[in-house]
Amino acid sequence: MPETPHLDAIASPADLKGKTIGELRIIADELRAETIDAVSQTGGHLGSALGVIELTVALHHVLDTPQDILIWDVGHQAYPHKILTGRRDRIRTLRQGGGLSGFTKRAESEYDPFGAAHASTSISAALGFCVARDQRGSDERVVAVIGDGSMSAGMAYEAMNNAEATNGQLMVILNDNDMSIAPPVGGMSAYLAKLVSGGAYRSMRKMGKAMAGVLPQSLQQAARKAEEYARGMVTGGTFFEELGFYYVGPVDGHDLDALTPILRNAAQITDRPVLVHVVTKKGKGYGPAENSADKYHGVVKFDVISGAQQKAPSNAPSYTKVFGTELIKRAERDPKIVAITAAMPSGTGLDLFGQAFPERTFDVGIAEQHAVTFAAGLAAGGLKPVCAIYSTFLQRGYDQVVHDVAIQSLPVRFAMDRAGLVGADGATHAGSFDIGYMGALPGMVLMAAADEAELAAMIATSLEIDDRPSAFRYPRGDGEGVEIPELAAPLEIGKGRIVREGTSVAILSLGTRLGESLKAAELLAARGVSATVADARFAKPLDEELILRLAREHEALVTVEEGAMGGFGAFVLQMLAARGVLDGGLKIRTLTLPDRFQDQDKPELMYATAGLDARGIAASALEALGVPAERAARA
Ligand SMILES: Cc1ncc(C[n+]2csc(CCOP(=O)(O)OP(=O)(O)O)c2C)c(N)n1
Ligand SMILES: CC(=O)[C@@H](O)[C@H](O)COP(=O)(O)O
Ligand SMILES: [Mg+2]
Repeated sequence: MPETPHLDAIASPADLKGKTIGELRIIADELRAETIDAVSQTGGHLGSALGVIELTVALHHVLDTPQDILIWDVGHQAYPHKILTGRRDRIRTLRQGGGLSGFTKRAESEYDPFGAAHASTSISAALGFCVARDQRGSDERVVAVIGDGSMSAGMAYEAMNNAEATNGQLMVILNDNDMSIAPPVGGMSAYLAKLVSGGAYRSMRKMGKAMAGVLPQSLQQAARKAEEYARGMVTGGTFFEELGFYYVGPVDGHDLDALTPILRNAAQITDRPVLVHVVTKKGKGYGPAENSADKYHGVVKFDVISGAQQKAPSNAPSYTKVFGTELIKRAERDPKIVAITAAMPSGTGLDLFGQAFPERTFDVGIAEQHAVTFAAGLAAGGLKPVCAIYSTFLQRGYDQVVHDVAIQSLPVRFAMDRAGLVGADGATHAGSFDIGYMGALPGMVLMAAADEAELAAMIATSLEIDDRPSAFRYPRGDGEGVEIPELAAPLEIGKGRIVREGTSVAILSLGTRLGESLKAAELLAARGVSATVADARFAKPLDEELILRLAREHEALVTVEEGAMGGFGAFVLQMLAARGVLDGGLKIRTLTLPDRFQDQDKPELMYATAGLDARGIAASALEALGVPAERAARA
């Protein structure tokens, strides 16, 4: 552990008050060392945190949190904020089961007034706090910190467009490190780069001092002078000014000398919202992070001296990699295939596709809504779009899926990565709901891969469906180690398969719980219960013939899925009810994720808690068959 005598004396942000800039600088250095050491033990979002060390110190020096409201967009950069706000003793539990969340979280601390993890919500939330404050007649300051990558999403602009809703103070800090997870894309990113290259940034030290003197005490005068300041010192910023913001910057976000007075003065502006454009370096102060292409955006445990990450050995490619490589194979044969990602090229495996087909790959930035409608346009224009979005982020594009894709029956293919539980990122990132929300749509073909070979087949299937939308889901992490054919054949739409024949109970699995279902069958066999195991493959259309057969030939039917209630099991129940099968006394259990948000932990532990591991599945089967509870619990 690093030696941090100055940081050790900071029990809460109040202890930063009255510190000199020199002292703050030392505290910032120790905070950086502490953050690196903690994340080296837990893994997590390091690069973003390192980039905001000085900004975090300056904000907590200037503001009076928690009375003042400080909202971090995404929240993945908030580890130093956590260290300064009373959570240092638990910082080495970050992202672990029972530990601190990797994001800001209301339930965790009064210093986290608004939780996050999905991008671009901070300005909207901050504006809400402002209006509530205005109505109360109180005077706390409200600050949102949003990254340049997160400034690509519509929500940020919707919020800025609405900022006139407050007639009091609102400060937006645009933390511009010229990075998203990947290099940022699009016109706004280019515009910010132009502002930064404008030159005034170099004289920020002087500017900070000048600004400190510019603003007089009375708020009215402060506003007038601030306007003079903003006009005099900016290198551009007119876009934000047109939206009604004072633009201040660009400011060197690592220079506490400049940053601190600017933030102090900007926080006094009350007649209009102010946007402070802060320029930082992702990964700042840690060589391995600064020098890596991804700036250590997200890391597993690593060695602090060398920066070497302790990647777990694996016997199988990740589902993500299988998706990327299979899509390349298909695209080599079909020039109409194009791929879309919303700021997640490496996360979705489309970085590989982009290397192979740069002209056919579209990173639209954090803009899932646009990604979906853009894909709909591509499909309407005659191309074959594959829209690769994590299950959790596709939630943001749901109206576009309904209105722009499904109602028009456009053949957009949705590759839904990170389906099911994701582990350390917790509830915000769990892909829990897509089976329900996609399966509810008329015409949708919805598949879930049980292994990587099936994923390859589902990609092939999806690319053949050209009269309606289709979607396939697959989890985070490595495949099952099965062989993938050179060119997988498409599946028959709406057809599942029996994997193991039995007689008493049928376990009908959708997705990668198939392995646990087979293990459950073994556990049941050891108890003298014969189980059939089937792989549903399709949540829509259902394989009615298969399901009716399972229902007819077994005493009990157990459905298993890596998703929330209202998904596959509900579809099966509804179909069986409509066919009158439930009138006959079939014993049926639908196993889903629990009806609560599960905090981060190892996925397998989370599935076990949900009763979706082999023991849980077997126990449910025994319970359905009427085996007494205490005997079933020991299955
Ligand atoms: C809606 C949504 N889409 C995608 C993501 C995944 N994601 C998390 S952080 C990030 C990059 C954000 O870039 P920026 O705001 O500039 O912050 P930085 O990482 O550079 O500190 C992305 C794409 C997300 N959290 N939310
Ligand atoms: C903060 C965020 O949303 C992403 O960085 C996310 O944590 C990535 O998750 P994966 O590691 O599953 O790609
Ligand atoms: Mg950024």
